[in-house]
Amino acid sequence: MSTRIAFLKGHGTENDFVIVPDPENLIDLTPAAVAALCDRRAGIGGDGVLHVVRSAAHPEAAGMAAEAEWFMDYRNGDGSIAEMCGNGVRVFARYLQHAGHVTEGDLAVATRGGVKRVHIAKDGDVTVGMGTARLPEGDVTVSVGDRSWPARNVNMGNPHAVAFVDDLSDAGDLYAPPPFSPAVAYPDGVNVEFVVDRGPRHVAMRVHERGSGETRSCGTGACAVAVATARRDGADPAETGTPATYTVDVPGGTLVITERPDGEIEMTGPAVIVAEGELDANWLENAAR
Ligand SMILES: N[C@@H](CCC[C@H](N)C(=O)O)C(=O)O
Repeated sequence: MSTRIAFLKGHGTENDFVIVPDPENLIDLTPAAVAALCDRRAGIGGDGVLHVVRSAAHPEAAGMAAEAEWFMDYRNGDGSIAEMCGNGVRVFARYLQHAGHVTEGDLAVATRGGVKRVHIAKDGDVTVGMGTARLPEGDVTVSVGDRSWPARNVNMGNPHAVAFVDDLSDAGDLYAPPPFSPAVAYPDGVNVEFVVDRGPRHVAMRVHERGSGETRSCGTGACAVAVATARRDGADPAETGTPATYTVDVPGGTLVITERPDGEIEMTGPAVIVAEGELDANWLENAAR
């Protein structure tokens, strides 16, 4: 009889993940295995995988083990590795609570983007300290079909191009990554957000994620959008000394983003575990090749 491997399924504003608990880092999650898990027809289905490993057991996280017991080894749906996943951290924290590793309140999670501080609130929402945004200078353009828009280059640990459009349908079907220029702006590819205004400090977005396609939410993307919108509105908390809070609607729900005068960005939203089960280890092993 084949061995079984535990998995869970969770989402944050419908950015959905296959969660693979593997405290001692024993599972060889090749890019092919990740892509098979995320396949919505032949696998479990998800925008990405949250591989849950003790920091001390992972070579990329051992240096953070004193600060954060658990490492979020995040992978995009195509098997590629990304520096950071904002919704992923919130769902990761919800999993740790669900599994009894932590209780509500404050915790630290190790990620490739450094240690992130998370707060699991009594009301169920999860807040993550996302660090600061970098806004590299230089013009960027993104295109869909024969239309192009200027975009703001925002780095949240991972790269984003934020384009303000008249209507979210301008982004079309987003089956393919929107082309961008200049090529040097994003040597490793980019996540592209299309944004419209909804009201004062309230916007809505769609996103095409590098390595996952169009998703129903992107946490780092929502933070990039909040910062790009604040700068467009002339709001820079570092200059005004006042925090700027933006509500960002995504197709899968709503995220609330606050940028503080010290540049730190906090994101709050729901994080849900929806199922748990077992995988056939032989299936995963075959998929991994
Ligand atoms: N959905 C994530 C972002 C995941 C990584 C991204 N696709 C990339 O390659 O940078 C989020 O919630 O931030």
